[in-house]
Amino acid sequence: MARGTASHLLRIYSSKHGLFRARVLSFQSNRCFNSNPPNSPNFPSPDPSTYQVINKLITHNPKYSLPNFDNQLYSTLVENGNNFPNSAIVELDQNVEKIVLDEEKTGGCEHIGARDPVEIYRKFRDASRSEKQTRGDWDMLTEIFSSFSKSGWASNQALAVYIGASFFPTAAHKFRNFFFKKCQADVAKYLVGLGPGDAADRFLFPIFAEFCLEEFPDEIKRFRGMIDSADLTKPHTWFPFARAMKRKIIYHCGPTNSGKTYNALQCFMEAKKGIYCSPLRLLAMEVFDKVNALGVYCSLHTGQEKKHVPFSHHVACTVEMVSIDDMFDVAVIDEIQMMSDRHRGYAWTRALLGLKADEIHLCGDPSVLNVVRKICSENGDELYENRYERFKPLVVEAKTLLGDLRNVRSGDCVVAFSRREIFEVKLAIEKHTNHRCCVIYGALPPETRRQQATLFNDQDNEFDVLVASDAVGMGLNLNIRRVVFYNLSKYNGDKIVPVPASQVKQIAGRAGRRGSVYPDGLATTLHLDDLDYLIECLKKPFDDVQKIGLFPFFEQIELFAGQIPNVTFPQLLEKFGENCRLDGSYFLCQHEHIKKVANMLEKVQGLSLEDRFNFCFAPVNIRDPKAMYHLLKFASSYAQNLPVSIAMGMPKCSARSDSELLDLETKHQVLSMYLWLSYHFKEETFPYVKKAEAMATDIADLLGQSLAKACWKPESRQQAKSKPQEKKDGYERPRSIIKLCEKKSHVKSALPAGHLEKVAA
Ligand SMILES: Nc1ncnc2c1ncn2[C@@H]1O[C@H](COP(=O)(O)OP(=O)(O)OP(=O)(O)O)[C@@H](O)[C@H]1O
Ligand SMILES: [Mg+2]
Repeated sequence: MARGTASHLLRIYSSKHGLFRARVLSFQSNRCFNSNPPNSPNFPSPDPSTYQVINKLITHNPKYSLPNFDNQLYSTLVENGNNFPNSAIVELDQNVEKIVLDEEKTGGCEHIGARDPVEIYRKFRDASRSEKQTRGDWDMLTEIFSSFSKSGWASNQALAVYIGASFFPTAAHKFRNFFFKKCQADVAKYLVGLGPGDAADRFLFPIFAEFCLEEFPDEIKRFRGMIDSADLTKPHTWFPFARAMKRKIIYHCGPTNSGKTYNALQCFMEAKKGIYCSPLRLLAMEVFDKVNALGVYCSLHTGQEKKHVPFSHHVACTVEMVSIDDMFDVAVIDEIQMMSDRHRGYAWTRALLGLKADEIHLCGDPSVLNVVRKICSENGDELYENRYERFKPLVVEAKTLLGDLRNVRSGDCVVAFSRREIFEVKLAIEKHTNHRCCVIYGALPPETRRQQATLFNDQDNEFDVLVASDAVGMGLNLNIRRVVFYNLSKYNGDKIVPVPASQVKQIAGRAGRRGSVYPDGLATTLHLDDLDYLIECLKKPFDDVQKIGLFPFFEQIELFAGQIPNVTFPQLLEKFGENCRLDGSYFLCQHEHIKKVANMLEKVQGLSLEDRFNFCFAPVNIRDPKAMYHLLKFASSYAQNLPVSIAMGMPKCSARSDSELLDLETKHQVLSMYLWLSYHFKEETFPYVKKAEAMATDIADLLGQSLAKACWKPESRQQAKSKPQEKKDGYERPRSIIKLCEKKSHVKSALPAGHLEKVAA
């Protein structure tokens, strides 16, 4: 059934005779709209129950029969009318009865309710002035219109005739003035009988709709244009070429460390022309090195670097950089479950929908399998599912570290979820044991993370413990014997929350990798308090994801901008978010960081809409004022068409304190941002690429050297953060919030103390 049926229903409502028909349709369109989330003008795709209920109604009760019913609509009713639950009929009957009771209250003017609203409207319109009313009736009418203008139901219904929520109060006010100026006595009496509330709103609405169609054609056209331009429904149709291909999709489905990526890469290397899409620069670099080492020429393409290998027909890229213009024999999309990531999910969705490859290998856990099945059937792609099991079992060590980091052993990876904690743990371990620690966390450049991973993997040195953040969850091949969770809560940008089970599984699964020297993978916690939550997470089946991420292309934003001139770019993004329409399997990716950058760049004059859009995707830590300042400077120079320079001093030696280390991290991020911009904008405006690359390499080296000797107390970028209390013997971690927010009784019985339990992660 075509879109806009709700509006179609309203038109029927307002143009045909008959109380029951009108009420039934009103009731039904109301059902449709109320099923939408609040504040969302996602117009309902036609709800088959709309038709089913009317059809049931017709067959069950001849008094509701609709003899002159629209033919096309009627045939749809008949097609869909068989499986409608009786409860809805009862509900509908009750609704109609209530209307009949309301009619009785109207004191002899019930025929007004049965009149064609179009006819009522026209009579009002053509009247020269208002007919006389009593003072009491005027007061009551004033109340009725005040209630109508505040009615959420009416405001929602108005969307169907493209009266937006922001314009509705104005339209309702003008309608009130019109009504009072031209008021007809019988209609007024009928309304006064109904009183303010639902019945009056439902009576007034079709007259209001008719009024709006005549009075506000421009507003309606504008709002309709805006809604149509923010249409993100049916994203698979955005890639007609990929859709026209008969693609073979192979889903390598299984837990961590089960050989999914390995097998997909075998097919990639055997192909004549292949692309590997990675979730991280680090992993793209690793595949690039590995594949070239095996004699398959492969280029590298990430946001920050393009390494072209002569004669190569293969490319390893980050998923955001995937080319949907080129044709490939084989494509690999790694960590496909990231489609549901609330920030970056759109990149995986785009890769899957848009890649022009005969064969696409998806590697990931089973959480998005159902969504992938749906996409394949919509697209006409052939789907094959390959199941995997872990090479080595993952075992939970129930003893834990008993709250004491002195129980750390060689081959342990202690996982903490903030930079500050990572350095606290490193400091404590190195102070109280003979172990030396490597560190890996998100703010480190990929090169440094790799250098630290190599140092840890290498058996012939003293660095035998790894302290890492969740950045360790993906991509690196590490010789980890045991993953120890320092805690199981983390800051999510807003507040401290338990680490999601899927992430706990992913991180714990790093232990006992195939090829490592350890027979099993072990996972445990520092504190006994957290053990139950760890077990619960590992036991939990994978989520069945219902929705995956989507974000508009620039062209879609541009189209939308054409509909609402004179708004700033941040306002434009805000309005797009409010007005875009999405199918049930998709969500709009969160773009708070994009809005933050957009707000900052508002002061920069002379950037085109496209420039603003692109600048907003630059990799910048929005919580780091220094990095934000540099981005602002880069954008200002770019806007003035000046060569963008890197005004930054180069440190001479490795860091001697945490603030110097933080400075190195920021400097590397700024250089990385410069390189990213140089690949996304006119190259000639960024003439210092070579210099930036050299500086970035030097800083990554300095970072590696700094980490090797780091033995200072960590500082926080935001001084406001409270620090944990020091204990006499060195450290005390913050109390586990898992313990605080979990009702644990149901998991307590899951594992007797001292028991080693095998679980799949
Ligand atoms: N058939 C194989 N022969 C030799 N090594 C293998 C084989 N399969 C996998 N490996 C090795 O086992 C390790 C884990 O494999 P892989 O990275 O493919 O797992 P995965 O399922 O993709 O894990 P994750 O979900 O953590 O990415 C890798 O070091 C990989 O090289
Ligand atoms: Mg993998």
